[in-house]
Amino acid sequence: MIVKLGANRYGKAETRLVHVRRDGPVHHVKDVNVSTSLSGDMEAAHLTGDNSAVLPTDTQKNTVYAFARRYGVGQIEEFALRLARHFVTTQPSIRHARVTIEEYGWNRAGPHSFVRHGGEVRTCVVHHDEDGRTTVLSGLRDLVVLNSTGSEFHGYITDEYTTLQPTTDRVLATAVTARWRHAATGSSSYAKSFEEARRCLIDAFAGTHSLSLQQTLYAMGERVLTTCPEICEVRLSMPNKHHFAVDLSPFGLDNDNEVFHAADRPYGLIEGGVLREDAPDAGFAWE
Ligand SMILES: O=c1[nH]c(=O)c2[nH]c(=O)[nH]c2[nH]1
Repeated sequence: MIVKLGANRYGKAETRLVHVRRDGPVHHVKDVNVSTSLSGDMEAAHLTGDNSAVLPTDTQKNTVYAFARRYGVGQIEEFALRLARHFVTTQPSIRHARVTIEEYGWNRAGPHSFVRHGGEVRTCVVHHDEDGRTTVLSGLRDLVVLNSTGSEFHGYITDEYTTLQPTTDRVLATAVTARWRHAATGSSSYAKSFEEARRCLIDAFAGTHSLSLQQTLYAMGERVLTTCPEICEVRLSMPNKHHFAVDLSPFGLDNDNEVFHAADRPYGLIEGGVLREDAPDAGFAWE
């Protein structure tokens, strides 16, 4: 039987790049998901294992990061054009390049603080029992926030398994799940209370020079409690969405916290509650 190679392509899917442009104290972020897919003279690679026409997918990923450092990201169409042209014009074996980019939008919440567009959900849980006890929990999930500086992490335990390097400047990003307990039912406006609590969470995240996500978590809960008298307890669950500065030195490029790999897993998960000393008993509220 005679068979032959059909259509084929290959590339690196979903390179998660966050680029921070620093205009002095004011930062700008571009958060993108870049997929490259190349095709060309790939018969030998498939038929005999001869890789001499193959530009590795790892190289394609590195090119994405290096180009972000060299040229910035700009409009995603321009970044995609630059990459696609590069692969086709520099490698004779590559005859077609397809570059797909998704961009995630961020709203500014401070000079180096951002809140991601969309996806946020408002929540509530009400518990009422036959003795007439009622508790109201309000909250939100998937409030995604990022500080491009103002975050440190050092002074932690080191043992024989520790490889983490201490840092005095890192990106701090998390998707906040927050729930807060109302001290009494019948808040005059749950809408107003929600907006105020949400604003406190964002302002405290943006305004806290962080030595750990744990410290930031406490500051966020504390801000809600000191600003919103109707709320007596806050519980927070915050994944540490790690952003790793990419080592661009093999390409002769520095990277002063400008180009990051946004990893999705594993992630640190920081959880905790903050409550008023005189908070009434929570009963079944959290169960
Ligand atoms: O804010 C942090 N808290 C941690 O407990 C921790 N652990 C870690 O590896 N990185 C971080 N960051």
